[in-house]
Amino acid sequence: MEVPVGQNHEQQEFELASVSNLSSSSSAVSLSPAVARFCFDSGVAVLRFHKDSESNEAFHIDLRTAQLFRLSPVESVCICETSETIKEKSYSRGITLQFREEEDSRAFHCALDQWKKEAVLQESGLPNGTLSASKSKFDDKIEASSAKMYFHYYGQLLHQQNMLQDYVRTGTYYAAVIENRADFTGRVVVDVGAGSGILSLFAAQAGAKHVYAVEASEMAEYARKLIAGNPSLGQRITVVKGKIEEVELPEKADILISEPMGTLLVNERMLETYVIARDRFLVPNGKMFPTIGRIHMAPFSDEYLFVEMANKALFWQQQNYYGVDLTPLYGSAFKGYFSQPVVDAFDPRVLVAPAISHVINFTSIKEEELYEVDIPLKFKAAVGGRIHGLACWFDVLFNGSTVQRWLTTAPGAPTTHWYQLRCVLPQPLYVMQGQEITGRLHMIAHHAQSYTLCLTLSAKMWGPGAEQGGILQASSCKFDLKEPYYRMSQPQVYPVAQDQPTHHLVNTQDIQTQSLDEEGSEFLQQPPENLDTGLH
Ligand SMILES: C[S@@+](CC[C@H](N)C(=O)[O-])C[C@H]1O[C@@H](n2cnc3c(N)ncnc32)[C@H](O)[C@@H]1O
Repeated sequence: MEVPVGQNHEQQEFELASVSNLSSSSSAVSLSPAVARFCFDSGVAVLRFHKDSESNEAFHIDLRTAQLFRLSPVESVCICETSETIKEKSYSRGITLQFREEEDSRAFHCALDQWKKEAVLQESGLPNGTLSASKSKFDDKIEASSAKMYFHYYGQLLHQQNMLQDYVRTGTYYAAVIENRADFTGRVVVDVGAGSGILSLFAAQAGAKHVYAVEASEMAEYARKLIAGNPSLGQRITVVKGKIEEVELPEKADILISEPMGTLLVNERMLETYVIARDRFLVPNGKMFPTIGRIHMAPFSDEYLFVEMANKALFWQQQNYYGVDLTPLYGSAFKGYFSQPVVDAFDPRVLVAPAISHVINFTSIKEEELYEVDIPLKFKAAVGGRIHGLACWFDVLFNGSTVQRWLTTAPGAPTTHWYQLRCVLPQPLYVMQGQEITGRLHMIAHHAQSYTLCLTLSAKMWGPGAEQGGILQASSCKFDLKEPYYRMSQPQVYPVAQDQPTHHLVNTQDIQTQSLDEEGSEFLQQPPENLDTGLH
């Protein structure tokens, strides 16, 4: 019965069988049918009644004073203060609401509770999204144009759907929450960047006392709608529209839940928001879901990928393109292609050394420590050959009191919408089996909600001079994590020679701990087939 809200996202409409305003004065009105519209009027939450969607308001009530009582499955009465005052006294008035079906009544009650909470938040001087300082930490760090595009993206249902359809992701969150009920039951939860509100609904399913679903984009309105449509859970969820860095909440949280991970874990710089939420809203020693994240890295060899990248720039080697010599731009084009990290799902057999990992503990890391992440690299080649760069992926741990659950994006594990990431070096390195590969991955955050990656890999050169200590061959490149090359092919079939050993260079324990056990596997269905590229 809820009808589309039209252009204005700050309102919500319901169709009713009838409404009667039982005012004692001459202003008594009866509408049959009627449209009830929740909205803000000069910052005050009100409920307006209309004959139909198009007609002018017949009367309205102030939600700050409204109370709704159920008289029967389809009949309710709303008591509120009248604006009429007689000799300084204000009087109550009653409005009878007749619904078409019980379901309609339930959704309306849920929406009224939701809007009343908003009204109270505004009254208590804790309004949604109002700046606590003139400029927020978010605005200080992030370019306005980047933030605008970012929240526009997440404001669209299609992009939320893309994440919801990643069943490995969403199923693991569901399992982590439901299996750790004990961490949610009777607790106050803050959902950091709630999107569609899905994690808030999971938390409510796990028995949360109350969930504050904080979302900065227009998606907050859809979240409200989804939550209102699930009234048994929605009664315990308040959607707060605004940035984590700016909103105020009426109470502290016992547990935070969030999905702040981007490509390579850190893209989008939402981990910083998660940490800010911890510092602003979490009680001391409160829980965080997820609790830690790990970036895994290993050198890889992939001749196909290297040739594909190098060939892209060949276009600029034409000397007679409609009579024009393009070669002056060849070098720049080559550099441009190699500055794009590659996002795709690769076969773990391309890895040439066991992976190392860098741990980020969300419960203790300082926000500033995420501005620059410097990772020393040291590997031992398991096979000889040409190294084309560094392969990276991440996982996160939900350190529940009952079950510890990992969400992994490792190659060889069920594919997620994050896929994996590879930084391809323009100059490959040659290594022998057992040889040491050293280097550094330096990640520097930038104002467009992403990172510049500076990668260096080095290895001693073999051949002439090796006996004298060896000459160091080094290859370096800079990548912009914001501009990846989405190479959305299926995992390639890499021909493996019969005599070539199969390497187990990915920590398979992580994949197992992602728990495809009997209990959890039902949540982790098919990976999505048609993922769009998105921000992650
Ligand atoms: C990766 S999505 C996850 C959405 C949802 N929690 C889920 O799991 O499906 C991240 C969401 O956080 C929101 N977000 C990002 N930064 C935020 C901030 N600083 N304050 C509030 N919301 C933010 C985005 O608009 C987006 O909807």
